[in-house]
Amino acid sequence: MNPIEGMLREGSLKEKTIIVTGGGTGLGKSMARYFLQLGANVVICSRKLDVLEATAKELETETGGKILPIACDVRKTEQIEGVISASIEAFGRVDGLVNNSAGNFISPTEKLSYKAVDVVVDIVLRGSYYFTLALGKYWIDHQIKGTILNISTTYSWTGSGWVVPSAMAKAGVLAMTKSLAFEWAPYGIRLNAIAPGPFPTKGAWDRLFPEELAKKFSFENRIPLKRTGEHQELANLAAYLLSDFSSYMTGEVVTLDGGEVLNGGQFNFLKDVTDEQWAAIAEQIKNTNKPSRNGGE
Ligand SMILES: CCCCCCCCC/C=C/C(=O)SCCNC(=O)CCNC(=O)[C@H](O)C(C)(C)COP(=O)(O)OP(=O)(O)OC[C@H]1O[C@@H](n2cnc3c(N)ncnc32)[C@H](O)[C@@H]1OP(=O)(O)O
Ligand SMILES: NC(=O)C1=CN([C@@H]2O[C@H](COP(=O)(O)OP(=O)(O)OC[C@H]3O[C@@H](n4cnc5c(N)ncnc54)[C@H](OP(=O)(O)O)[C@@H]3O)[C@@H](O)[C@H]2O)C=CC1
Repeated sequence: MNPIEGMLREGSLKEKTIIVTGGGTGLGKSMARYFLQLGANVVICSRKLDVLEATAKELETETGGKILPIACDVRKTEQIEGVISASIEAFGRVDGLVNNSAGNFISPTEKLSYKAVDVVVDIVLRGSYYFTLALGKYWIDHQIKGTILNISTTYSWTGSGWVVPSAMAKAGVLAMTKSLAFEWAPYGIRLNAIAPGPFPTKGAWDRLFPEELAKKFSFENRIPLKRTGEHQELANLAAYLLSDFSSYMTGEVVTLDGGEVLNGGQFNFLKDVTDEQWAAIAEQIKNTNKPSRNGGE
């Protein structure tokens, strides 16, 4: 396959300021890079300021664009409001938001503590509706026709075992996307979503496809197009949905998954994992969480 190139013409996001939550790593970073290449000012925010600052420096050098890294836990409304005011102070206004931050890991649901469910639902659902509400109020007050892109998943509508907190939360985000697309359309505010299939990132692979599992399942076999996604493919779609080229589209969720959803609930293939394998998998994932809490990528 030829390398995937940027799809939109130069300057397609010029004069727009876009906030990308979780923009320091993975798909958020790839989207931020492309928005900068298209002329947008970009604000990236998440919990780890050191990771954000390193990404900002790298992308600024690479693209010559303007990028602002800000620490923010999306579960904290005062921190979200802080990101919005700092963005306005730096760039004059905010035009777009990508709700991309997430927490997730595979586990039998009956093994989860209440806190383990809360932590995922709070980052994904609470984080997305807090940011959306804060920015929506600002846009309505200032008569700005803002655009929101929510990063969802295909199991938002198929459901999936073994990632139940994530499925519940992402389904809520999808319901918000469609509901507010209708309610806020009179203000010119648009909301759309992307449901990505597997796109290799360290964050997802460590927690959803740890080595213990990779030994047992070849999951490329589940994907009709027999490959994982390229980050530029997702960045192209995201840039289109935030740009004025998509100005007649709202309330839509676009699947980008090589046909994987046609196989049904994304993690239902885990029904064959044994109790012993689950114990080893949990150990591996928890070891991932420790360094990431202390500032690793
Ligand atoms: C490949 C195919 C892809 C194919 C792709 C398929 C599509 C997938 C769609 C979605 C993909 C994604 O979202 S990928 C995004 C992945 N990225 C991330 O998750 C990044 C951020 N994640 C994190 O920081 C951590 O993973 C997370 C646990 C969510 C939050 O970390 P915290 O430090 O805040 O929390 P912790 O204190 O570590 O843990 C909170 C509680 O959760 C419990 N907990 C943590 N890990 C656990 C585990 N494995 N099994 C049971 N319980 C666990 C702990 O014991 C705690 O409960 P107590 O013991 O009661 O205290
Ligand atoms: N990769 C894939 O195959 C798929 C990914 N997705 C979705 O794509 C998006 C990006 O995932 P991906 O790039 O793979 O994984 P990453 O782990 O790289 O991205 C998740 C981001 O969320 C941030 N985050 C976590 N908790 C919080 C919090 N409390 N407040 C603010 N930010 C937080 C993390 O930064 P920090 O730790 O600094 O807070 C991190 O940058 C997610 O919404 C995910 O659900 C959907 C389907 C498939």
